[in-house]
Order: sequence, then C-alpha cells, then structure tokens
Amino acid sequence: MTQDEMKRNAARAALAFIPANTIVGVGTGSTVNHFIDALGEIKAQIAGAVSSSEQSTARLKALGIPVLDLNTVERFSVYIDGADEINPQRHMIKGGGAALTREKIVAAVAETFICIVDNSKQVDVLGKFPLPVEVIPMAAAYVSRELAKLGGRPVVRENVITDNGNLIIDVHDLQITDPLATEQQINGIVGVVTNGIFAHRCADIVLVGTAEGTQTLK
Ligand SMILES: O=C[C@H](O)[C@H](O)[C@H](O)COP(=O)(O)O
Repeated sequence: MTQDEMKRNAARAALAFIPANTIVGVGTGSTVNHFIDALGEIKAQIAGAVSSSEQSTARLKALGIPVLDLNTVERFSVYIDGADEINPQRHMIKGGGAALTREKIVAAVAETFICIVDNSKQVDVLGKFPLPVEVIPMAAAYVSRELAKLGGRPVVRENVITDNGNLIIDVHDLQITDPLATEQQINGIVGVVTNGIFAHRCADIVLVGTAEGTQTLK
C-alpha cells in the first residue's frame, strides 16, 4: 500500500467521528484533501465547515460544502487535521503547508481534535521535521537570531507568504524533548505569530493509516 493510500484510509476513517448536523473544523494538507473529498459525500448530513486555509476553503466550496466564518461559530464538535510529526503523547509538529496559525485557531474552538496521518509521521521525539514558525516579516532577522540561541538552525522558507501575509521560518536540528515548554518559549519571542508545536492543544484521537489497516489511538 502506498503512503497516499494510507493517508486516504486514515482520512476516510474520520467520517465515523462526525456527528449528524454538526459543523466540521477542517485542517489543511494532502491528508486533509482526502478528508474533504470524503466529506463531500456526506455534505447533506453536516451543517457546514470552518476552514483553516484558503486552500481548504477553495476545495470545500468546489464540492458545494458551505464554509462558515469562525467569528460566527461559538463552539463545534470536531476538528480534523493532519500533522508533519506526532509523538506518543499526541503532541504534534504542524505547518509544513504554512497553515499552522489558522489551524491552531480553529483547533482551539473545537471540542475534539482528530489527527489523521500515515504511519511515517509517528516519532518518539519531535524535531526531525523542521519546526515551522510564522513571523511578522519585519521581525524575521531578529526572530531568527533568537531561535538560533535555542540551538536550532533557522531558515526562512523561500517564496512562501502565509494566508495572513507573514513569513515562515523553518527551524532545523531542534530536539524537542519538552514540547509544552518549547511551544510556550518560542511563542514568547516578539514578532512570532505562533509556532508549529501543537502540545497545549494536542490531538485527542489519532487515526494512523498503516499497511495493515487504520489504527485508532486515544
Ligand atoms: O500547514 C500544514 C498542516 O499543518 C498540515 O496538516 C501538515 O503539514 C501535514 O500535511 P500533509 O497531510 O500534507 O502531510
């Protein structure tokens, strides 16, 4: 089975966690694209979606799924999103597609975060995947110097502007042994919008696509 088939199986397994008539929070990325396609098949049974990126919004709308403004929604039951890495504590690195800030905001409003991944995303310690940090453009050099003091190797992602008009710095070579502390520490640097560690808001349920089938971890 290919990696993409494992992603698709994990994405389709998430449909079983969506209550009838609910608003669905939708993440971003290649795994979520499979989920959006599956959501299109049950669109008559949901109340609409809240999206975490322009890319996902376009895909949802193309399938005729209504996209709601988050400011009009007080709370909703499930948020479905992928991850670049996930550890056994269900802490994640996200933002490989530069959508981390809106993802973190939408996830904060959801009761349950369901993470859909193929098994290549599972790690013991976060940090092999370079950690994305969204920064206000004028702060990029300062933030890079501060990130280097933490022991990482910051590299501004070329030719990428986020949906919020900001830059992404990818921090290479960070061993993130305390994700809660590192998430907070990086978010404390002036000029950082947010970073791609999702530890304070980790996943509640993980659906892992494997060659033997999709596993559910809680
Ligand atoms: O910004 C992008 C998101 O955080 C994605 O959830 C993450 O990069 C995983 O994407 P994919 O499903 O394409 O591996």
